[in-house]
Amino acid sequence: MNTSLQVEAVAVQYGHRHALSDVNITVPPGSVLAVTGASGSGKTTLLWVMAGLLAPTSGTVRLGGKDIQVREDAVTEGVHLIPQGNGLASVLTAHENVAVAMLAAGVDAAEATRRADAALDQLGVTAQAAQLAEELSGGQRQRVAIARGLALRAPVLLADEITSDLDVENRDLVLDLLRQEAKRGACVVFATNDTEAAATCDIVVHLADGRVEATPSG
Ligand SMILES: Nc1ncnc2c1ncn2[C@@H]1O[C@H](COP(=O)(O)OP(=O)(O)OP(=O)(O)O)[C@@H](O)[C@H]1O
Repeated sequence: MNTSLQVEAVAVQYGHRHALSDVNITVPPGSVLAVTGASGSGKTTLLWVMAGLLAPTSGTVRLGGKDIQVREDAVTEGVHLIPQGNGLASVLTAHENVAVAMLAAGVDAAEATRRADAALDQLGVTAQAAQLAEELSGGQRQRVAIARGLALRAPVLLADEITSDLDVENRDLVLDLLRQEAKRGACVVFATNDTEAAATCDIVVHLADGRVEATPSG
């Protein structure tokens, strides 16, 4: 059974700059939490800490009582980050980008192919499956990265500004797919500058200069 992702008293300092200060957030399984805030408010930093990619200066991230301290912990616990800027390998095809992530997670090849096909179809990029990632438009790349995140069926899905290059129709599709991930039991965190998109989420956390300004709505 999935458990809550808990961020407890997390602070991050880059040199003298406080990027996050005393951040406390709980993401229950089955819910989508939006992290909003202006550019530079700390959204990406928070998601990187949640993903074990950045060690907090103080505080902890826990999943089901287990500490997420380094990336290996996050991988073991099934925490997946769809990064800002998509993180695709440019010399792999769209399909390979999705399938390889599953192979690395131990999914067998036939199942990885089946799930990659299904996820690319959900995002409307089946026609681009055999194209190299570097040949795709920004919005297509973003949708392939989202397909990769969905196909993994991770217990925790972190999505960093993943609708920034999408038109409204695709943005709404992606919001619906994030909701479906939560219905499957995942803890979903969605960082966004788009307040309209954030308002559709179960919980909204607003960051201002690295501090949580407002919590649960809806
Ligand atoms: N590697 C780093 N070294 C030093 N400062 C950093 C580093 N990464 C981020 N920062 C600073 O930390 C603060 C928070 O950055 P962060 O990227 O988390 O913000 P954000 O809310 O995700 O912004 P955006 O919406 O523009 O992506 C900013 O002031 C940024 O300049």
